[in-house]
Amino acid sequence: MALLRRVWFQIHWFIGITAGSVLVVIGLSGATLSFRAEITDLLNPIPAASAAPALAPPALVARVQAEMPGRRIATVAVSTEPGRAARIGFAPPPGERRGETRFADPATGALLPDPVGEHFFEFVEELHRWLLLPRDDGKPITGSLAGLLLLLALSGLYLRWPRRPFAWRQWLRIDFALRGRAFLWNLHAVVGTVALLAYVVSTTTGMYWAFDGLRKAVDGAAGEGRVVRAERAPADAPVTLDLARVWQAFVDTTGGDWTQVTLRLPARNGTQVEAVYLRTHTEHERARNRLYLQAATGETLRHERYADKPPLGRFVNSIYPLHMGTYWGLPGRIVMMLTSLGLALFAISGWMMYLGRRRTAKAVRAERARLDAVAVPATAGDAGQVLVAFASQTGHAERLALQTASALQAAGVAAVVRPVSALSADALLHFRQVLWVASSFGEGDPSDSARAFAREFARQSGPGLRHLRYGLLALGDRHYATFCGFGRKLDHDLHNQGAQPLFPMVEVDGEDPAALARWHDALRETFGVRDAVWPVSTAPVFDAWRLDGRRLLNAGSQGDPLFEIELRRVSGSDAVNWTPGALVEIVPRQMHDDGAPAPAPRSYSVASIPSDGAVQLLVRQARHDNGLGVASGWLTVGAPMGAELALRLVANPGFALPDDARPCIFIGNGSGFAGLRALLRERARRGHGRNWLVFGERQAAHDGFGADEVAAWQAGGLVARADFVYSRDQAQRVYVQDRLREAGEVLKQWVDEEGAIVFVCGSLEGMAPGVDAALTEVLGESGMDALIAEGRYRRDVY
Ligand SMILES: Cc1cc2nc3c(=O)[nH]c(=O)nc-3n(C[C@H](O)[C@H](O)[C@H](O)COP(=O)(O)O)c2cc1C
Repeated sequence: MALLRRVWFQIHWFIGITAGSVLVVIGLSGATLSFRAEITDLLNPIPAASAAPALAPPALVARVQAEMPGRRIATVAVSTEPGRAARIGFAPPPGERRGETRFADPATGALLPDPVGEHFFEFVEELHRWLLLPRDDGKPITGSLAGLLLLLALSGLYLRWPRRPFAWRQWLRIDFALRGRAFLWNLHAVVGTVALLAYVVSTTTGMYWAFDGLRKAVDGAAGEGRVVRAERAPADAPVTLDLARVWQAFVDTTGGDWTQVTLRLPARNGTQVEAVYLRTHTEHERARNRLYLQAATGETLRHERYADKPPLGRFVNSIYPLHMGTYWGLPGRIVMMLTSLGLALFAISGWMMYLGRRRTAKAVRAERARLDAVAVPATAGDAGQVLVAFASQTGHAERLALQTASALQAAGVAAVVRPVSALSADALLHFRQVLWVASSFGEGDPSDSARAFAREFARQSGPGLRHLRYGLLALGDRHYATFCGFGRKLDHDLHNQGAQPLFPMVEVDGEDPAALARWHDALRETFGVRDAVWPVSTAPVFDAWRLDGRRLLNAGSQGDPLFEIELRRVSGSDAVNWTPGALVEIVPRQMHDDGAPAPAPRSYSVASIPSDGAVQLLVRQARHDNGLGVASGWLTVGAPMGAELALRLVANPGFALPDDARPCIFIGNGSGFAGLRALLRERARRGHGRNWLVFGERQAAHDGFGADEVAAWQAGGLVARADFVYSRDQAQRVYVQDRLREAGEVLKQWVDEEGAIVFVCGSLEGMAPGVDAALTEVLGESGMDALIAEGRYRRDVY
């Protein structure tokens, strides 16, 4: 599977960077031709005199012939549209294929100068159809390019096929919140999908004209393109044409039901006139009828009506309007024009992604060289060696894995770097320490090359990795619904197999320098790494905020003090906005100003919603042997009221409410009430009342800080059920996961039958895995998989 994707990917980008630019030329020229007739009309306004009644073809031909004696007129085309110029086609000079075309004033028959813009459009048409090459050389080239565009479109569809193909948002949503490569990818994929149908139509129809063999085969199958031999007079007989009788016969036969007609006049010893006409209510501009009339008498020889054609014949005649989009009227033309222009967008976004990949590949090569330079000799299979395993789609994880290994080597720790795709089933048995760098792709999935490993790894059970200690750097982007999905899954699977974390998983949003610094810190503490140089991207922008309120929520609790902290922005009158479920990152400013090293930002879930008028947090005061936690200590006791701090709001779409009133289950413990409270407040504000809260703390008497607000919601019908689970109010300890098991029936009904979304907020240790296990027990493995796959399991755990 991974191989197949690789092959298609290679095909896609190779065609993209080779044929892409020529396809852009074909696309842009095609778009230019979309409104050729309208533009030509605009450039050539009809002279007022032409508003007089149009001449019938016999008089018209006579006038033109008088003006150009000695030139044989081969075709004359007229229209019932007032003022539209008649078109006169002269027979080609001997030895040439095409004769001259001139326009004539429909009222006077006077030949008009060539319409303005005509030469330009002819040039553009030759560019579009033959790339300005000789026609017979150019045609197969543009035909092949059309084939390549079809392949690009179809391979693109294959490459972007989402895991949940029925979720329309996956297909069609352009997410303007995304940045860099992720945005380019999203744009490329969504616009490509929208344009796909148009490309299938324009390329297949284009190939029909480009390849003569194909056209003949299709025409033959449809019974089209037959040349019907007309009866001929003896070779030396002069042409006998009575155009007045022929025209009268045409008008009689059609009953005046025509809007455009082209009369093909007989040449040499020909005996018939062919009238190709469109009826008043025509399906499209190629729904042509043909009437063959005796040149001398106007007698009808044959009448081929479009309506009488078999379906395949009608289809073949629809190829041109399909190609132009006119088959679907004005909307079709507009779509075709926009999708032709869209080729430029693909080329630009495709090239940008390609160049981005090249840049990353170059950086990866440089990292490899750096790693080789600091190699520490290690005996093969040395269990002291650290394995640095990476799963990377576009190279970022690989680069960080190499940097990590270099940093280890520089600190004298032997390290070996491997892609997870190269890890055999028992490879992990040979190492005692593994550092993973894993990115997520698609919908929180592993990268293509890591899929097989991830599948296999998830299947293993039992404590087979009890000997292993690991660190995990999960790369992702918070704008995706499943932030760091693969990293979290890997963490879960490692844990299940008995491996022990060396330090908590580090999740990186984009290239967040603070998160990378945390990884570096962890390496320093665990392996003594000192001088690694980490890529520092543009630092995120923090605003100045003020500490505006502080309230102890759990006086007398057995647990550490929990405070509600209220913060307001210092300057700027514009309202601060955020989506409920968002996080903040805080740098306690004063500690930084005191000359102490700038502490890395700390993240907290926002416990309020914008209409509350302030950012509220629930902060647990962390107590260590050497004093209070840096940030929590400062926020809960150190900072005087009104103290300033640097803060930024961080979106957390993986923990966002649905737009609709779908049922939601909110599960959490301790300070995790923060995230749940924000979501519940928002649900209450919207009047969406199908909510179930399962919340755990220690004792009702001291830790019941959320109970009143929830009780008020319950009384108002805005919370359907609330379970407060106090672990220490009875002899036996009980936790939220126990309550979930007890209420299994109801839980199943909410999730399976009502499609509820499950939100979990709180501690990663104990609560989150416990809830995970209880949910899996109640819903079953497959039910749980479905919950995750459908994006209905939304967590903010720390
Ligand atoms: C098409 C695309 C899809 C992505 N999907 C996710 C996702 O579902 N969840 C997530 O957290 N990050 C997602 N990301 C972000 C990547 O995980 C992140 O950019 C990472 O740094 C890429 O590392 P890599 O270059 O090693 O693959 C996605 C990125 C792209 C380009």
